[in-house]
Amino acid sequence: MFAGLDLGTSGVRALLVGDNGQPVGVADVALDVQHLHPGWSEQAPDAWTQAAAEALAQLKQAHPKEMAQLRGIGLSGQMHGATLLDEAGKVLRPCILWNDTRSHEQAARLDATPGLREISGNIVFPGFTAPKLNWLAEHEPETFARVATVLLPKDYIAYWLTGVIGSEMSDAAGTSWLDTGARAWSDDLLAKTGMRRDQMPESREGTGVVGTIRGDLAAELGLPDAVQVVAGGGDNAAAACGVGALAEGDGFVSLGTSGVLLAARDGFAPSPETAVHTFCHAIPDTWYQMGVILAATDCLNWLARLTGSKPADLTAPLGDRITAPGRLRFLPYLSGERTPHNDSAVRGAFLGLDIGAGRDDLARAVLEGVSFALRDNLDALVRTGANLDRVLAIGGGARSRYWVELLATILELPVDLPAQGEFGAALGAARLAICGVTGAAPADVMTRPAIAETIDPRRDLVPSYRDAHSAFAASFPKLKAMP
Ligand SMILES: Nc1ncnc2c1ncn2[C@@H]1O[C@H](COP(=O)(O)OP(=O)(O)O)[C@@H](O)[C@H]1O
Ligand SMILES: O=C(CO)[C@@H](O)[C@H](O)COP(=O)(O)O
Repeated sequence: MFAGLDLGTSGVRALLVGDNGQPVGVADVALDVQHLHPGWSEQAPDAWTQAAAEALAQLKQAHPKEMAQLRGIGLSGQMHGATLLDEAGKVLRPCILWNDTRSHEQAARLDATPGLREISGNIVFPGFTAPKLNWLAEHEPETFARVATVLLPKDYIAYWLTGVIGSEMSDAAGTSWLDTGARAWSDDLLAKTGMRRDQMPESREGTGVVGTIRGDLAAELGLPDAVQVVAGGGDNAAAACGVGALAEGDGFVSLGTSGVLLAARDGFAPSPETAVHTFCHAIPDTWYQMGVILAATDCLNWLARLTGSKPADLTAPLGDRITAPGRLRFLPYLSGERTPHNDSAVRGAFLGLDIGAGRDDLARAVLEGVSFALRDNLDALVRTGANLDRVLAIGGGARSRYWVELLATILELPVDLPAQGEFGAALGAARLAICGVTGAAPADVMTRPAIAETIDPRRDLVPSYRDAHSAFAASFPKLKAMP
């Protein structure tokens, strides 16, 4: 038995699988995000470990016999968050998350530093880890002076589980401190960003074993004391392992808090000018590229909060089949944007509101706006040379068939709904644990999932959605011009 623990932004998921990788049980525990100021986004690492403990406890309660045979836990998590430890291994402050844009000035400065993009293969986006440390040095110098180790969110879970400080390549690639092609911390990048090598955890491949579970924690959680913890991957790399996206031409679209369009690549071929991310995959000698939008289901959650409803209450009334685009336009830049705009200052908007606009019209415009932004990501990915002729849909938003048909029509690609798509990153983490503990080859374990349904673009509606996308794209410069 193996488990995958995925530390998402909206919650922790624990997935139990058999030695054959087949899901046995799942537990979800929700997490909150604190937004103390506009553009800020934080979570307390203690909330993560409490949620992880609760998720494992739920699995144990539902599957006691299977959990008694647990051999390994693999990890997956939201990327880029700066989780800061002092000399004694204590957390110094709440984690500054991936969608926090407070360090936009520091990011712009670093991004303009000669050589930085070339070594890391990426733009230094404000959500990445390095500029956050520069912000800390300027705004919280006493805390900065005490930073002994910088961990990524899921690496903090590994530290909690094992007491061992470590990271792995797929997450490390999102820090701006990694030589992404060489898969090693870069002394040059660390020097350029004012950090030291000793502040970086040892970084292994995603199938590497971090350590064995702490005896006291195993006793507290009622788990076998031989459970090994495997490094795992950043959530998108882990999700790629979960859906078998390992080779050129394989890709997925993820509708989570963020929206992601990912393509596995055979080699390291960065293209930072497109604002596409190029990161190490969670398996050795492999890379991937992705476009990232900062708010996908986050936009839906925002509307749900405003209207006193739940995301599913907003998507259900739209039904399963799309019609021609609505007249309302939504620009989904609630947290600024990464791909393709690299603009942390831009903000979202509804355009075309009239007195008759109701909740369903707003919800529909939100789904359309997020999908148009993902179309912009597809166009950027294609400019890097990635070639996708179909994609899998994963993440919580893919529960809405309407949204997936909308995406298929706007991306003009068939979209496959995997039978167990909602397990994406957690399944990938469990698969990385299987490889790490048993030595099995990733390609044998990380197979493509069974497809529950393929949703084709609605050819009859493609022209009208192309027009609506043009109107959406034409609105961006107007938004930028707003004070
Ligand atoms: N029926 C639904 N229709 C659309 N979105 C949904 C539905 N059910 C859940 N969601 C969205 O899925 C999100 C969770 O997706 P997930 O991929 O787990 O995100 P993350 O990894 O960022 O935590 C929820 O925040 C919610 O907005
Ligand atoms: O910043 C990125 C990737 O670069 C995000 O994809 C985060 O990794 C958070 O993911 P979700 O919580 O939306 O899964």
